[in-house]
This record gives sequence, structure tokens and C-alpha cells, in this order.
Amino acid sequence: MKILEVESVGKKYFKKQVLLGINLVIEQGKIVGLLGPNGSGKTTFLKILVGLIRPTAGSIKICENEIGYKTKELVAYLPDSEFLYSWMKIKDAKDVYIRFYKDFNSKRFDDLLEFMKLTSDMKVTSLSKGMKEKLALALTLARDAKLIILDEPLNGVDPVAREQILVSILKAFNFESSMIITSHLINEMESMLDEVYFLKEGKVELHGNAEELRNEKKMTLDEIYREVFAC
Ligand SMILES: Nc1ncnc2c1ncn2[C@@H]1O[C@H](COP(=O)(O)OP(=O)(O)OP(=O)(O)O)[C@@H](O)[C@H]1O
Repeated sequence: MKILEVESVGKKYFKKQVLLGINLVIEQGKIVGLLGPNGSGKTTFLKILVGLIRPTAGSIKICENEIGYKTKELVAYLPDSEFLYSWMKIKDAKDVYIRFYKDFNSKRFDDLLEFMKLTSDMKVTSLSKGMKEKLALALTLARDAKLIILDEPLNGVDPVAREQILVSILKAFNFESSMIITSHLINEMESMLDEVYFLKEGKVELHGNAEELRNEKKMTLDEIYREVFAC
């Protein structure tokens, strides 16, 4: 079953073409990496999927639905910037999510919190950047959404926390859904990705099954990335 179908999607900001002719299909149960350098259009693309901005061309379907009210319920999104209020304790953030999302799984949230060594009476202001990132991730992964979108989940976290975050993502992943992850840290992500899309200046430069690409090119995804982006 196809969770996401994107056809010829484009986005222009005034005269600037930020995305052009994006085609992408994600089947159920897959973890897909959206990889590309700064400014290649990753966040813009994800915001289009979430319904925060509108594309200027093309069509998108999430579980057969066009982007709108219904797809907001199907998508769980971890933005790449902070969205938690400073007055909140972790339990308040959880309450907001419970009220907002019918699919919020409290048990999974509590398990993820424990695994990440966070407690519900901690104040959001007292959390370090990495701890906030973990909280935001636990809130997102606790939803039983069909499409989970993680924009730079490893941003600003140390190597041990990165490992913990990757394990949490895999623990929480449910094969009824699919996931899109963006990251600059391809080495860390490599083993969990089923498919990859390399985005260059708003276009898909290369895409494919991660294993097949590795075999075909006899390179790791990180090496393929460096080849595609000549860095
Ligand atoms: N609101 C906006 N108005 C005009 N241009 C924008 C706007 N938002 C993004 N852009 C431009 O779109 C391009 C793609 O930006 P985007 O944030 O999608 O890239 P990205 O791949 O997510 O980058 P990063 O890895 O740095 O987060 C950039 O050139 C950016 O300047």
C-alpha cells in the first residue's frame, strides 16, 4: 500500500524556484531518507506534506487523500525548530498532545520518556537542547500516525544521545506506517534507511533502495552523498 504519492511537485517563492518536478512514492512500512545540503529544499518539501505551505505545482496524496484536514490527522511532524512553550512541564506538553491528537499513545510516550531518561515533572526551560530534541521526538513518535516526518532529529545532540534517538525511532516505528527523515548525518542514519532521495537544488538528483544503491555503486550512502554533492 502506498502511504505517500508525490507527482511533479514544485514550489516557487516569488521568482525563486525552490522545488521542481519532485516525484516520490513511499510504501507502507518504509523508512525513507531525504538527503541534501543546506538550502536544497528539504524543509520546504516536508512543510508541504504537513500542509503548512502550498506547492505551486503538482499533486500529493497521503493514503489516497489530498493535503487537507484529513491528512493533518494522518501525519506526525517533528519540526526542525523549537515549538514547546517555556512555561510547560513535560506532563503539560503531553496533555496538549493528548487533547490535540486522537492517535496519541500515552503508554508509548511514557516508555520513550523513560528510555530517554526524562521525567514528566521536568520543566521545558530546564531542559538542554538535546533533551528538548528528545522530548519533541517522543511526542511525535507517540502518535499512531500513518506518515511520520522527522526534520533533522539529530540536530544539536551529542553522539550518545544520537544513538539513543536512533534506537527510540526504531523502537517506536510501526510497520503499518512510513517515515521520512532528513539529516546531514548520513553515517549515523545509514543502517536504518530503506530508501533514499538525494535532493540537489530543489530536484531529485538520485533515488533508490539503499541496499541496491550500495551494491550497485560499491559505496556507503555517505560516500554516494559525497559523490552526488561533490564534497
Ligand atoms: N519563506 C521563504 N521565502 C523565500 N525563500 C525561502 C523561504 N523558505 C525557504 N526559502 C528558500 O528555499 C530554499 C530551500 O530552503 P529549505 O529550508 O527548504 O532547505 P533545506 O534543504 O531544508 O536546508 P537546511 O538543510 O539548511 O535546513 C532556500 O534557498 C531558502 O532560502
